[in-house]
Amino acid sequence: MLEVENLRIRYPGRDRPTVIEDVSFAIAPGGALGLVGESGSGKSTIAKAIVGLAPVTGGSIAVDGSPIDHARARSRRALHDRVQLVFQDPRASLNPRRSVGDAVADAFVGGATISTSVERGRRLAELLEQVGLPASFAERFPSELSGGQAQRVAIARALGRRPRLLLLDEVTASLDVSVQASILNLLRDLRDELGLTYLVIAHDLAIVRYLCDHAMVLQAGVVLERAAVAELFDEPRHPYTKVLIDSVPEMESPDGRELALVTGDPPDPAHRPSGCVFTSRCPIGPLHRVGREICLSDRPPLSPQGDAEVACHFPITHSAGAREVFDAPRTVST
Ligand SMILES: Nc1ncnc2c1ncn2[C@@H]1O[C@H](COP(=O)(O)OP(=O)(O)OP(=O)(O)O)[C@@H](O)[C@H]1O
Repeated sequence: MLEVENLRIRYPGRDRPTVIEDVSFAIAPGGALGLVGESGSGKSTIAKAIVGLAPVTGGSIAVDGSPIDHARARSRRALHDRVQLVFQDPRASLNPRRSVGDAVADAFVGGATISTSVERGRRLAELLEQVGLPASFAERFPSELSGGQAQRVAIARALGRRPRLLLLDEVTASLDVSVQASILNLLRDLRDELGLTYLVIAHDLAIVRYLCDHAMVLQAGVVLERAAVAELFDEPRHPYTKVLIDSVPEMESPDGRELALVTGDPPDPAHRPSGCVFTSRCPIGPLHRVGREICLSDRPPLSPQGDAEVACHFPITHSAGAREVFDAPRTVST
């Protein structure tokens, strides 16, 4: 459904760094890929580039087998019929003066199958029902909606043109925890019912674990690991993935050990090191082990490791011996 190859992104402006460096991934139809990584790692930039809101300076994006060229109107139209982006703040995407009904209908009128007001009303009711809202909500205005209801309306809008791929950027981050669960359930049901494909951006790894079948770990615009979700969470191979997972308080560490936090800042994309981007904070790299200077000098390529792919010169192999390696002094942990 989505194929991204060797994507490179640099925002316009003098001396701006390359924020996404050679990122490739694909999502099969009906699949769900989670993008994880700290703030600034480039997750939102990738989603924005897919819909033409961030400049693609290298590489290619194809949706449903068709290469996307944002400069061509026909390509843009085809893209908007197939791909929709849902943001964190649903109210920001709703005009306070437009009713819910008008806001949702705006998203689909003009589409090929809607020509009469009866069809408009029918489709509107169908969309509201799909997101779990009564038809009477069409009369409401954004100020009369709770955060969760507003996000349901934003999702209904996104579904208006029957897209096949949704880009979900922190869609529950602004909601109360109890409401988050209901939105996640809704998204999972919609994926099953409508056969949707998801690209999910979430700080909260539990969300990725719940919604996605695969996950990709980014740091400073570089992919460090990519694997099936169960594999990534149970047997992280990149030390950064391992530290990220251990730093989630509500998520049990795979081996039940004490939780660690990743401290210090990721590298600024303007000063990305020539070696591994995680070296300065790595608990198993050259700061702790002699003979690992290659981490400083050579960027490890993303390479197959079992069923996963990992960009690390010394990946965790999940044999007993390798676990001991990771248990080396952990000065980056608190
Ligand atoms: N419009 C922009 N113009 C210039 N630089 C930008 C712009 N948007 C993002 N950046 C830069 O691109 C890099 C990646 O940012 P991005 O927002 O994609 O990261 P992220 O992983 O989604 O972070 P967060 O989780 O905080 O949203 C950062 O260095 C950021 O400063």
